[in-house]
Amino acid sequence: MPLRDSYGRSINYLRLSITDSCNLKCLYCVPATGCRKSRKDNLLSYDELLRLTRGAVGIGVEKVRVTGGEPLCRPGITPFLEKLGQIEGLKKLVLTTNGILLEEMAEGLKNAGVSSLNISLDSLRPERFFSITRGGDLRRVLRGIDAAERAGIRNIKINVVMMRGVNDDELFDFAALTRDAPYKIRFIEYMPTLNDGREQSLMVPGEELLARLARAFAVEKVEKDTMDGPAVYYRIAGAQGEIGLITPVSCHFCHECNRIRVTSSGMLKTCLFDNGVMNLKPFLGEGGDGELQEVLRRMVSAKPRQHSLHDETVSRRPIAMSCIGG
Ligand SMILES: Nc1nc2c(ncn2[C@@H]2O[C@H](COP(=O)(O)OP(=O)(O)OP(=O)(O)O)[C@@H](O)[C@H]2O)c(=O)[nH]1
Ligand SMILES: C[S@@+](CC[C@H](N)C(=O)[O-])C[C@H]1O[C@@H](n2cnc3c(N)ncnc32)[C@H](O)[C@@H]1O
Ligand code: SF4
Ligand code: SF4
Repeated sequence: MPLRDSYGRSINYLRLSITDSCNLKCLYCVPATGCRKSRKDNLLSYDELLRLTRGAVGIGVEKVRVTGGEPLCRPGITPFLEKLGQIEGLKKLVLTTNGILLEEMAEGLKNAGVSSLNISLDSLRPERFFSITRGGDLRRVLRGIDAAERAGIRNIKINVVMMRGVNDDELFDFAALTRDAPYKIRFIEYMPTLNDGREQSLMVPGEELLARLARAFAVEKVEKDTMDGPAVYYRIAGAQGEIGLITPVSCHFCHECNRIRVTSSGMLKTCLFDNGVMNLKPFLGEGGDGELQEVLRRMVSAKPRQHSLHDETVSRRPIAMSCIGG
């Protein structure tokens, strides 16, 4: 029986953050001062993460995205993914990464059963990449993408947070990558998660990006799968790859939301912008799945209809996406 919320949305997608640590400090994700990390003993153990996923799959989750912080930084991730991939009923196991450690880890990930990777890459220019990530080396990410392809990971999506005056002049350079390679390049609207007042100037609406692309190329819309995330896909005529637009700010995709999140310390979030609705850690002991599944069902049925980003009467605390997993 599908897991449904009170608005009739089917919840089949779990985003599992396995760490809140990261080897980069992207300027849209974490404050310049960095953020407080959970104590190691506060992280869900791999056994707890497996129990959680088994329970969720047992009541209707079909897709799990492992994220972070930077998931590849957590020691032991490859054998963990292998076990995760063997959970009966789980149809899709996918990963979001910044790609810094991919060169050395791609083959292991492929062998562990990861068939698809979402890789964050906000600039194709080394100095700019360095400054957006506060210290990252673009060459490592590019070598990581090559290694993933060589390892046989076919479905590679590149996430680009588009920021006006920062990297939006690279729109065509990114789009051009789809011509000769089967990448999906996804442009994401900058979300005001840090609450630092910069969103008005930095956010580039997806609609504007599409209009700019359509002036330069013939673009056509592409159908998507029911387990997909919120991107809407387009293809430049004759191109191998696709261009995706993820528009969390300008255009609500909440009416088709299919996901829940669990932070690395076990907090269940039924919306990216809620403060966490339940600590699941107490339900992840050795016993059966019954209690956990009951809690998940109850919390999902109370999932909010949409985020409150456009409601100025709602005050929001700044959140570092690295603590949630995006
Ligand atoms: N507001 C909002 N933004 C989301 C949500 N899911 C994903 N995003 C945005 O999309 C970005 C990319 O997400 P990914 O981790 O690549 O996952 P996805 O888009 O669900 O990926 P696919 O499964 O490949 O379709 C996130 O970092 C967010 O910026 C969501 O539920 N709400
Ligand atoms: C939090 S990261 C975690 C996984 C991994 N470290 C990475 O960067 O891919 C997941 C996604 O969140 C996105 N993200 C973080 N902060 C964001 C913001 N303020 N607005 C839009 N997307 C954001 C990143 O671009 C990335 O694609
Ligand atoms: S977006 Fe990913 S790589 Fe960048 S700081 Fe956040 S967690 Fe780290
Ligand atoms: S903002 Fe909340 S309700 Fe809307 S798509 Fe994201 S998680 Fe779902």
